[in-house]
Amino acid sequence: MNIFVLNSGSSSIKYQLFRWPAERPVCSGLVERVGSAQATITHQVFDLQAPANPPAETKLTLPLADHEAGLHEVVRLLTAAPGGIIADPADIAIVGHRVVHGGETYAAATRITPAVKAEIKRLFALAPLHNPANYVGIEVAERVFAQARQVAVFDTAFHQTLPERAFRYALPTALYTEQRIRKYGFHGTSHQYVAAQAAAYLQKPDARLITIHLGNGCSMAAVRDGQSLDTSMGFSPLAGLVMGTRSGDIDPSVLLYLLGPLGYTAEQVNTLLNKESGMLGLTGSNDMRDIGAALAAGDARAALAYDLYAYRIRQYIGAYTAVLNGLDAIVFTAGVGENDALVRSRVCENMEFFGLNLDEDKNQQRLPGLRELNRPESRVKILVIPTAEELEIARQCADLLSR
Ligand SMILES: Nc1ncnc2c1ncn2[C@@H]1O[C@H](COP(=O)(O)OP(=O)(O)O)[C@@H](O)[C@H]1O
Ligand SMILES: CC(=O)OP(=O)(O)O
Ligand SMILES: [Mg+2]
Repeated sequence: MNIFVLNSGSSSIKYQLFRWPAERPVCSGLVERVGSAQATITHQVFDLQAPANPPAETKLTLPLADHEAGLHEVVRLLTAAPGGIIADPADIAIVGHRVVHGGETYAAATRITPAVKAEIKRLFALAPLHNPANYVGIEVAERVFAQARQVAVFDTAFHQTLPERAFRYALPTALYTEQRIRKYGFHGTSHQYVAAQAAAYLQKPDARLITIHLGNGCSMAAVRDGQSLDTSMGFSPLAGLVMGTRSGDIDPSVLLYLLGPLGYTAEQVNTLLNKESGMLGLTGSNDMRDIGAALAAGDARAALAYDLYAYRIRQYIGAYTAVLNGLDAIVFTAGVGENDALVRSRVCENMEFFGLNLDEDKNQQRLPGLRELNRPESRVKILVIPTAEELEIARQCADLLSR
């Protein structure tokens, strides 16, 4: 059986095709700059006979008007000979969709029905960068893979175990009971996956873990017994850490000041906080590779941005060690967490009190897979675990449909 996993972002589409039940990734790809005349598709096909071989890569630059055009191009790549890996779109049995916001309705993977789609749509305002793109991905996949079963796996689902003291805001009760204003938390599929990997590695199912997902969006979770107890994103994916283009935590009075005396519209504030802030606002770039290069060249804005980015993470490590009443390991994951040694180094600096003792030589090594970066005497393990959101989504889809 083939499971196709789709992660549609605002301007990108990530996808992966798995042979099941072998859990074999057959191909994966990334469509970038959807909506432009210079969109790119990077399509990789893995060598199933010799998985250690590098994948065969196809790179295309082409105009792609929208997500539908992008997906049609992906299907063409999947079916094109030679190297075509399915004969027909009907060879896909399940399409698993990453959906960022599932509100309080979904605590697990869910078969997509018209009612589920309506709920995803209702939540557009709460995840404006993500849910609209996820929705388009579903609509297109329903047309392109008409025979497949469509399943949604929500970023919010894993955090539905948060206790009420962690998910409620100190606002009048009716705003929760009637408007469902609360902390939801995101990146759940990633936190769940790396936490399970870490617990298995430590051989400690009840491990107390802080998982640190640093991609474009960034979030942390306090996990014990495989359950999320708290997380840094909130009502929307805007809260918590400093991110690529999002501010993270901010005093809400700043918004009032922008809206009042400074004359911003609500839409302008939304754009400012979601798309123009974070590392982009501090440095002019949201890509850590550029910011790292600027820092190496002596750029003061880049130095401050790194400082602020790591400082916020350290604050949350302190907070979540208290939530967990102890700590077995911290786990770095996603694009920045897996690749940026300087970020990891800054995060672990001056954290002896919390039991973190980083081995800088191990930190600088670029190796694949799960890695332990602490010195032997470190009370707390420092792990890098590559996230595998697509694999986790495929597993949850297969699990749901086998029941
Ligand atoms: N080698 C690297 N060094 C530092 N940062 C990196 C490296 N590779 C990728 N990144 C960072 O990872 C980010 C993307 O992470 P990713 O987890 O793919 O994010 P998302 O899924 O949110 O798009 C990029 O913005 C880039 O800053
Ligand atoms: C929820 C979220 O922020 O996702 P991403 O990091 O993919 O933008
Ligand atoms: Mg991501």
